[in-house]
Amino acid sequence: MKVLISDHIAEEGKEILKAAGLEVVEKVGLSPEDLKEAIADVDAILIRSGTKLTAEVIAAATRLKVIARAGTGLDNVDIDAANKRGIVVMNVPGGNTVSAAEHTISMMLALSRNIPQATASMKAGKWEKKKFLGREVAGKTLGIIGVGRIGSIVADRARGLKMKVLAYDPYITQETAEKLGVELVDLDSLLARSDYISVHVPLTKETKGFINRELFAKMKDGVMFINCARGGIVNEEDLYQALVSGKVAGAALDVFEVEPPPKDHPLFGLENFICTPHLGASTREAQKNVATAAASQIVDYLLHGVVRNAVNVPSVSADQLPRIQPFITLGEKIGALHTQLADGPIEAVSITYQGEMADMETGPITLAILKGILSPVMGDEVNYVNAPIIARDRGIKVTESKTATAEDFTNLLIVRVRYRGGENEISGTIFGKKEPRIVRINDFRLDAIPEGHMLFIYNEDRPGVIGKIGITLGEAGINISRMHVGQEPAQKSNIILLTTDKSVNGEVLERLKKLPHVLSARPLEL
Ligand SMILES: NC(=O)c1ccc[n+]([C@@H]2O[C@H](COP(=O)([O-])OP(=O)(O)OC[C@H]3O[C@@H](n4cnc5c(N)ncnc54)[C@H](O)[C@@H]3O)[C@@H](O)[C@H]2O)c1
Ligand SMILES: O=C(O)[C@H](O)COP(=O)(O)O
Repeated sequence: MKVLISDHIAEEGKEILKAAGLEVVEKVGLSPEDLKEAIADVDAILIRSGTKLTAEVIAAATRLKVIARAGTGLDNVDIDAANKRGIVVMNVPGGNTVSAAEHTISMMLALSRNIPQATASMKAGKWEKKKFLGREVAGKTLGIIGVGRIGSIVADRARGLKMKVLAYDPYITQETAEKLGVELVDLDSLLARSDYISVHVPLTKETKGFINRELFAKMKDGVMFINCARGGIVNEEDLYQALVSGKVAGAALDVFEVEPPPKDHPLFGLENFICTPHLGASTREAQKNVATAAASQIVDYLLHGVVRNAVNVPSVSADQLPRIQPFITLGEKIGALHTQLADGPIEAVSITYQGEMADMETGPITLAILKGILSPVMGDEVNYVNAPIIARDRGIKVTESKTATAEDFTNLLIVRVRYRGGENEISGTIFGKKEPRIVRINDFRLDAIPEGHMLFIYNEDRPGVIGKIGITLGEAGINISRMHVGQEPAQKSNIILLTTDKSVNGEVLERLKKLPHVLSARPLEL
């Protein structure tokens, strides 16, 4: 399998890919057209913020399975387009957090003490000691907008610098704020009370253009402003006006609406503006962290099907995976069984997790059931990422429930499917630690291993039927490796589930259907 690396990635990451036997193609700085060509025949792409994976680029990828971002922000990836194509999108949250937070603090101190301006002045042969009068941060108030991973570390480091820290983040609790030693306030209070304001929210539809003229007007006169999160969160034209008017005494940006920004960007003409070319994560340590993590995630997914840090499919933590993997397999088999037993298009799927399963991360199991349901019809086009989207688009209603008790089993997965014209319910369990078993199909109790070529027969409960079925298959050179018989005494009927060494169809199937007391015979592939 082939991995395209389209941004600068630390060597340690490349080594992991190569050691796993993957072919690595490195092409940095591609134009959109060249990127479309390069992505066409790769199985994975490893990127940073420099690669724009638009819907058009993603459409050009014929066998792409995973997009891995060696870093945090995914605003350069069209995740909806990836979802539709069934491509897993992963990032490495946390791998560059300390570096980004330290960069923010560096920007705040550099702004306060005019370090970039003083450096430029000295290099120009001047000694302007009087001009570069700075200010202390100790005792000042820092307002942090967005107190997630990076915002929290910025808060911690700022407190170490003896600053008072205010925080605005509608998604964190008072308890979290107290643990961080910050005062949780509303946005207007933060704007009015802060001497420094630093933004640490992601770029989303909601935060695009968030910091604008209206918000600058509410800030304290002479505030200093820092953005090491994402360009586009701040309206650069409004920032320019606020710097020119003196409302904002100084601003530091690590990120820009367009990267790289135009050489004649108006902000570059201002003395009280400092900047870096998106360097927040550019440290030796952070790059090693994100490159090795992203590369390992690619290897785990491509070679072992393990999904970690995906934003568009439920991930399974490494410690949970061995426990839930057998249920993922069971769920997919039950799903596939349902589609092959249904006599019309599937309209609704109701999943019940009983017993020990109720405590598990069941998200991936639900995906596996949907994938199993859709695969017999759609083949390889469906995977864990696009299965829920395809199900929704086909109008399949999915409901889930959990109960702690599980009838006669320690765990039981019950999947009820309504199709146009009827309903089926199939239950399965895991025996021992990893043996999937189908234990009920509608009212029939059985104990069947769901794998390989199978044959599902309804017959009247009369002597000799099983023998005739065996003879018919034997005459056709088909070997039966397993047989499970379930009974419904009230209706005097049986179901027989056979595992055979070859698939049963054509003439042999027709002969089976015509045997006395056989009501129906249907081949299944699991
Ligand atoms: N400059 C760099 O090189 C660099 C490096 C790493 C990350 N980043 C950027 O920093 C961003 C934050 O990273 P993180 O790891 O801290 O993310 P995170 O998800 O841990 O934290 C983001 C926080 O923002 C909050 N938030 C979201 N919308 C908000 C809103 N409208 N108002 C207030 N708060 C809001 C969330 O509740 C969350 O607590 C990333 O999305 C990325 O774009 C930049
Ligand atoms: O979101 C991130 O992780 C940072 O912005 C880092 O981006 P980079 O990997 O392009 O430096």
